[in-house]
Amino acid sequence: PDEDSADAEPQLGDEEWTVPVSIGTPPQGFKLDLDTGSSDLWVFSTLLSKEEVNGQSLYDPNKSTTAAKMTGYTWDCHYGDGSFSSGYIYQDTVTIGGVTVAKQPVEVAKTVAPQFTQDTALDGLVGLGFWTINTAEPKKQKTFFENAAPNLEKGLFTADLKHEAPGSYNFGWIDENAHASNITYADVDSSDGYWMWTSPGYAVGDAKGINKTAIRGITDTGTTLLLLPDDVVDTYYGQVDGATWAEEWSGYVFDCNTTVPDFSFAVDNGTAKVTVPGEYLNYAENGDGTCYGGIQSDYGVGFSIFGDIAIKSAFVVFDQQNLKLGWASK
Ligand SMILES: N#Cc1c(N)n[nH]c1N1CCCC1
Repeated sequence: PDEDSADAEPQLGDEEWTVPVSIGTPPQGFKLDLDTGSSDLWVFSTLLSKEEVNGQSLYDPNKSTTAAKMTGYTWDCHYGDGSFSSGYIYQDTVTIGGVTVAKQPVEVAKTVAPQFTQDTALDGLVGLGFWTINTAEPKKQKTFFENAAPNLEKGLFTADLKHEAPGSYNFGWIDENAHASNITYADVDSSDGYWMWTSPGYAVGDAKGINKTAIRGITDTGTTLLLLPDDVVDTYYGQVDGATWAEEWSGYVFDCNTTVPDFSFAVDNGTAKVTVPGEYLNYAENGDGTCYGGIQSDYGVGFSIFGDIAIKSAFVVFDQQNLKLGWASK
């Protein structure tokens, strides 16, 4: 049933993907970033000062006949990159990819960080993590997916992001035409509110076996890069000619003409693996002839992050009903 499908438009050179979302009656349209690394659905609103708005679409609850203020409720998000947003909460009808949730808590922004004001590609976020890290007070609120799941065929959603091309998110079903290999599942530990799992190892380039080392991390569509443990990162860049850790870029860089090897991470007991093409791992030009790597250290985060660079290399199943994460090549 392809009506439960949302096209995801890549923004800013595969830095983030947004999908069209309708809120309210009559529907107000927004471009929101589906983010499996957080659990608040928030949107730019008419409550913001004009200095904080730079062309984004503004949700106006007063123009929606189905909006209902959640009196006394507030929300306050702080993200790992230092950005933030906060405000009040209304319940309203939300539709994404043909799936509608009535009375979805919609967090309306009264304050947003400069990073959001400057990001004209995005009108807000749809958190697709677990409700336990939702920031609503006095009571945490469920995500769009947690509210939609009981009415879906399967309690799962899938991400099929693509390199420099539109991708898609599906809710409640698996598009068997969207993946080439079988889907291999890993257990999810949701105790920290994330899609946390453990890869049993990795390989650099066309190496046949895998380096058996546990990589515990979250699968996070809201993070652009692939952030891994220092020993894995050092091993990888040890095979990239001339790669160095550059203070000025706070990360590994290499000459832009360098051939960058693939990186594979194993799923389950290593029977299956996802290969990230070297092309994706030459992430961005620094402007001085060096390029910034798509693999960087997860130092200080507390876990690794399988961000968009990994997710766009696979067909990914976020199975909330069975607490599994499925990976397939495509
Ligand atoms: N930092 C960070 C981050 C993350 N790990 N997932 N989503 C994030 N953001 C969404 C909007 C801004 C940052």
